Amino acid sequence: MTRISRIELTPVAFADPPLLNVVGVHEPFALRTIVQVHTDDGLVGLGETYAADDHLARLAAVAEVLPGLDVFDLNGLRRRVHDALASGGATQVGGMLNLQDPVDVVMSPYEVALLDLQGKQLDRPVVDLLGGAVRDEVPFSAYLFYKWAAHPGGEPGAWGAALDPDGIVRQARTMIDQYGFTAIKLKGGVFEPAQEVEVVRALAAAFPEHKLRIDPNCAWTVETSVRVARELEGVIEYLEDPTPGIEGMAEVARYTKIPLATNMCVIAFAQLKPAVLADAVQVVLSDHHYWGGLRRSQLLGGICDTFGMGLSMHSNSHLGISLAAMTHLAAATPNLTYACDTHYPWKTEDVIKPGVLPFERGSVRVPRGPGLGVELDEDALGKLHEQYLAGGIRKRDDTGYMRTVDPEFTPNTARW
Ligand SMILES: O=C([O-])C(=O)C[C@H](O)[C@@H](O)C(=O)[O-]
Ligand SMILES: [Mg+2]
Repeated sequence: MTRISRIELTPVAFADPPLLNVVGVHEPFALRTIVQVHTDDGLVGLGETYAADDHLARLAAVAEVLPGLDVFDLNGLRRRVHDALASGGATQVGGMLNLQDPVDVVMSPYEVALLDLQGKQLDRPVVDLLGGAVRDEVPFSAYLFYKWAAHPGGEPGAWGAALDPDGIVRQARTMIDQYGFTAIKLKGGVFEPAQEVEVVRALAAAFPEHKLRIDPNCAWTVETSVRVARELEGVIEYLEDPTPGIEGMAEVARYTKIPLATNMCVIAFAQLKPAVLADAVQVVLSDHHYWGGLRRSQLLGGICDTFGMGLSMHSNSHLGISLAAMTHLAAATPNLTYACDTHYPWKTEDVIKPGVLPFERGSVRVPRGPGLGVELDEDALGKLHEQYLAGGIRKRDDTGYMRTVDPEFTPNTARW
C-alpha cells in the first residue's frame, strides 16, 4: 500500500496580460498553488489550485492531516478534508459569490494529485482511472478578452490592444492561426451590450464556421439579457451568465431559445436542484477546481445528463498541471460535448516541462504517460515562486487594480 508521507505547497505567480472583465482588469501576475503529494515509496503526485491567502491557509491545514493516507483512498481524503476544515471553523470559502463548497474546493488539488499518483503506480494515464477515453483529443475554445496593449507603465505584450470589433477580430485571428480553435468565447461585460453584440456579429462574419459564445459575467439585467438573446439567436451556441442568480436566469430562459450556460449561479452541488426545478440553466460549466476534483466533476456530468442539461468546462488563469487534469477529465466525460474554455494561450510561463500538451486543430491530445503525464520543472517552479514572493499579490483583485487607473470604477454586475 502506498501512503502519503508529506505535502509540499508552493504558491507561484506568473505573468498575466491586462485582460478586462466585469469586475476590472487582470493584474500583472496571476497566482496558483502547486501541490506536490509525496509518498513513502518516493512517488510525487501533482495538483494545481488557487493561491489566495485564505485558500492557502486551508490547504495547509489539510496538508497536516494527510500523511498516512493510502493514495487510493479518495473517500478517506474527502473525510479528512471535511474534518480538518470543520475543526478550523471553515464553513465558507469566501470565493465566487460565497456559493462554492469549501470541502470540494480544498479537496480538488489533492484528489488530482492522488489520481496522478495512482496512475504513476499502475503505469496508466489518469483518463483510464476515470473510465477510459471517449475521445483522444479534447477541443478547447479561443477565449477572447477585451484588453489593453500594456499594463500601466509596462511594456506592450505580444497581443496588442483589443478594445473594438477590429481589435477583437484581430485577436481571434492570431489565436486561431496559432492554436487552430474551432469555437470562440468572448469575455463581455466590459462595454455596453450593443457594442459587445456588434463584436459578436463581427466575429460571426469573420469566422462563419466557428461556434460562438459570449459571457458578460452577469453584467446585464433580465430585460437586457432577453433583448440581447433575441438579437443573437442563430448566432451563438450558448449565452453564458447574462444576468445574476438562478431566478434571473430562469426568467431570461423563459424568453429565449438560446441555451443559457453558467459558471456563476450553479457552482456547487447544492445549487443543482433549484436550478433544475426553475429550468434556469441549460448548460453547466464544470470546473474541477471547485466541483471537488475529477471524479466529482464526472458526478456532475452524470447529473447534467440525467436532467437533460448540457455540460461545458470553465477555466480561470491556469498552468499546465490544470490543463492536463482538464484534458483527462474531458476525455473521460461522454456528455462534455462543447469545446472547453482555457486561459492557457494567455500565459507565457509554466511550471511543467514543455512539449506534452501541444494544441493541434484547437485540441489537446490526451497525454498517454502515467498519471497526468506531465513533469514538474523544478527550476521553473522555483522561479515562479520567487516571483510570487517578490510580487506582493496575495489575492486576485481585478477591481482594486482597475481603480489604480480609474478611481471611480465600479464593477459592472447587472449594470446594463
Ligand atoms: O467564464 C468565466 O466566467 C471566467 O472565465 C471567469 C474568469 O475569472 C474570467 O472572467 C477572467 O479571467 O477574467
Ligand atoms: Mg463564465
